[in-house]
Amino acid sequence: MYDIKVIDSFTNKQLSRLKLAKAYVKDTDEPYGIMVRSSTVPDSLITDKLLVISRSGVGVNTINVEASTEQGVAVLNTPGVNANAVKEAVISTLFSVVRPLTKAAEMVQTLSGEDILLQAEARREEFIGRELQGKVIGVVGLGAIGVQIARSAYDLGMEVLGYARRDQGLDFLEQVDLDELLRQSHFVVIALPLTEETRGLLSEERLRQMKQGAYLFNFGRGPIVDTTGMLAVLKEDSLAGYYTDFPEEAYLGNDKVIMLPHIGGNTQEALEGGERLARKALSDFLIYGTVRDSVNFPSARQLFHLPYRVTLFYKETMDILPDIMQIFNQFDLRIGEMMTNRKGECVYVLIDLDNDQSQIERAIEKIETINDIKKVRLLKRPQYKKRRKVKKIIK
Ligand SMILES: NC(=O)c1ccc[n+]([C@@H]2O[C@H](COP(=O)([O-])OP(=O)(O)OC[C@H]3O[C@@H](n4cnc5c(N)ncnc54)[C@H](O)[C@@H]3O)[C@@H](O)[C@H]2O)c1
Ligand SMILES: O=C(O)[C@H](O)COP(=O)(O)O
Repeated sequence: MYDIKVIDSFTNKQLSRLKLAKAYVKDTDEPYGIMVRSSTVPDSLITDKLLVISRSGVGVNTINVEASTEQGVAVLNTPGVNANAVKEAVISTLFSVVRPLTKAAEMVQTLSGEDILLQAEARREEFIGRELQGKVIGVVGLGAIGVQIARSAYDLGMEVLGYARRDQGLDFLEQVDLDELLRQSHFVVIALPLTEETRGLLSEERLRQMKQGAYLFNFGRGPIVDTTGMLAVLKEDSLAGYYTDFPEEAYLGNDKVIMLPHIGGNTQEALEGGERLARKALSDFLIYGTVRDSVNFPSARQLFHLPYRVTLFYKETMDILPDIMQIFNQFDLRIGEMMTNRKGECVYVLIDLDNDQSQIERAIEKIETINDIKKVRLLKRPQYKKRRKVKKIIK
């Protein structure tokens, strides 16, 4: 049985399905698993006992991934699940800055009389907008969200520039370096994760390179844009506005800054999808040891035919697989199926066996003494009840 700590709210529908993995919600300081959205996971929960943290959503800047890796804890997320929601939010904010439709509608409500159409038309020049078609948009970060924004912008007739660390081979945009993107774009959209590399990436110096009258949209994370630098640049009237999904006190009252309450991915569809995928990812990891999307574990999948599965996670400072194999031989364990995958210096191995359980457990005790080994688990193939055949009664 696995105790699961649930941070943030998840629907009962998903939480009740955890029981398929023999996992149950419990308010404990030493859980085996954690389900979370974007709240911070306290470091104190990342203990030797913890096996997995499953994040419904993408950004993992609120989880200590380094400490998790050191403890052999898999940090899973659900990339792509809210990409469409963020794309739609970005496209609607783009329209909102070029077309004053809401303000125009509010003006109409102030009118009265039979000739309301004439009165309204007489004020049309107050609400002349601009078109997105033909303008240059620069998308910073070409992951699930960035690519969707870029494609939609292209379909709207915009000229699309993109910035990524590697060539993405996308035919609907031109990949350029960040400085060129900032110099050429009328609209810049940030779709990056917050990492040590991206923190403050949009520094004052970079913001000063942006086109006169351009807009910046930040749907990645607040600290990617340097706040002091942004305030200085806005004061000088070079930027037309800053649209951010991450409110900061320093921007309150600044009429060039529009702040949303972190709702880029806040649609019913994205939230339901994220919860379902996060619950499923956690269950699959507990039952089968399999991994689909993780920021520290490599992906791993293997059909579970044999009675037992040993999962091994280690940070490879030297090749320890021969030592592991030697221990398997020493205990006369016959490997039926095996897969190894790596992410950076982290290696994850699934080994399926048909041996005596106590023999496998003794081998595991020995494997655990190897220096680089972070986590070893022994899983039993789940036994599913056979469905009873329903006899058709033919009258
Ligand atoms: N506002 C919201 O509600 C909302 C919703 C979803 C995601 N987000 C944020 O957007 C981020 C991206 O989401 P996604 O679904 O596109 O994730 P993703 O993992 O699919 O894409 C992230 C992309 O950023 C790139 N990247 C990382 N560091 C980079 C760097 N230094 N320079 C250039 N590129 C870099 C990666 O290579 C990847 O292509 C999330 O991490 C999260 O912070 C915000
Ligand atoms: O990183 C993400 O997926 C988004 O920022 C959404 O975060 P949320 O789970 O708090 O909505």
